[in-house]
Amino acid sequence: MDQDILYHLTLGSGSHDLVEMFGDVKFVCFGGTPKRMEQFAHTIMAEIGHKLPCGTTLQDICQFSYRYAMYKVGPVLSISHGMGIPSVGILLHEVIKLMYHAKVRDPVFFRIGTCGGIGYEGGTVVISEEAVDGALRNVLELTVLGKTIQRPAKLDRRLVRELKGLADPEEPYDIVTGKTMCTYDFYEGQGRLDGAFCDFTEADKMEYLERVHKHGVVNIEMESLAFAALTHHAGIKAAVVCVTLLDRLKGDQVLSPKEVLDEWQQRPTKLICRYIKRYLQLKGRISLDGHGSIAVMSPRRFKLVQQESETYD
Ligand SMILES: O=P(O)(O)O[C@H]1O[C@H](CO)[C@@H](O)[C@H]1O
Ligand SMILES: O=c1cc[nH]c(=O)[nH]1
Repeated sequence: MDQDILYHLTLGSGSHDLVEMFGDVKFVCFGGTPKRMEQFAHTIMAEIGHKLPCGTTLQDICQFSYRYAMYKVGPVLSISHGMGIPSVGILLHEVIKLMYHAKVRDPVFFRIGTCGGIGYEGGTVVISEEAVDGALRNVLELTVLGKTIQRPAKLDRRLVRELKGLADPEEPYDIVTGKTMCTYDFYEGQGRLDGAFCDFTEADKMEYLERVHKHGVVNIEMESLAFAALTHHAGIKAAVVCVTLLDRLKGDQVLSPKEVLDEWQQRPTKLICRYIKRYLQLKGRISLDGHGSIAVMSPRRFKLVQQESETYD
């Protein structure tokens, strides 16, 4: 193509200098809502001590798409993906192409989300080991040219361990790992009895949830299958970190007050911020207090972090 229009992002390889705009990106963070991803952009900006040019504020780069919101904070992109596999799938196609056009090498993708826990109280942070569909298959099924194809929904095992290793034992909540079930619907698809329709019983629901739990499923959400499958297909390192809003073995409705839900949603954000900050410190891109640049580090300290960073790649 002489130019590639990234239609849902309102960006294009002919209309924008994508290397100049995005060539320094290392981390791409995704989450359902524009507000969460705007807040994440502000949080990571403070955490890594990133300064915007004098007199400017954070702008939604995709403002006029009216589909997705995108913020850039130095090496971090923060993008909202909407709800469900089709929405995140379209976005991933365009962001993967964006990385290609911008000549970004080895980016790391994170999904920062919410979910229903299975056997875990609200407020628990879950790092997904792999994604499975509602029938426990570890593949994303797509119909392409009228044929059904399957793509493995694999996530990076090492990234899971590194994230788990960053859990702060002082925090008053658990950070667990396990399989994530990804469904095409919030209600019937997740075995809820409280949708507009429900053709099964409480006993059927409990039998299903307990069966998937025995199979290693610890949470349920709606994007991880596409997220894992498309990043794996592209050879991009990726992780999914979600906070549970309720324990599905105890109910269907999200009953916690808004302020509590808002605080819970900060929890995956904190872990991802810690990972990004640590990476940038180890690469000498920010000092150990999270501010300034490598210039403020002693040459000896710089050498040590360089050595450590090689094992962190
Ligand atoms: O909180 P986010 O990241 O939007 O994700 C979860 O919330 C939505 C359902 O309420 C689904 O998209 C599900 O995956
Ligand atoms: O139960 C839940 C909660 C959040 N998101 C989901 O997809 N399911």
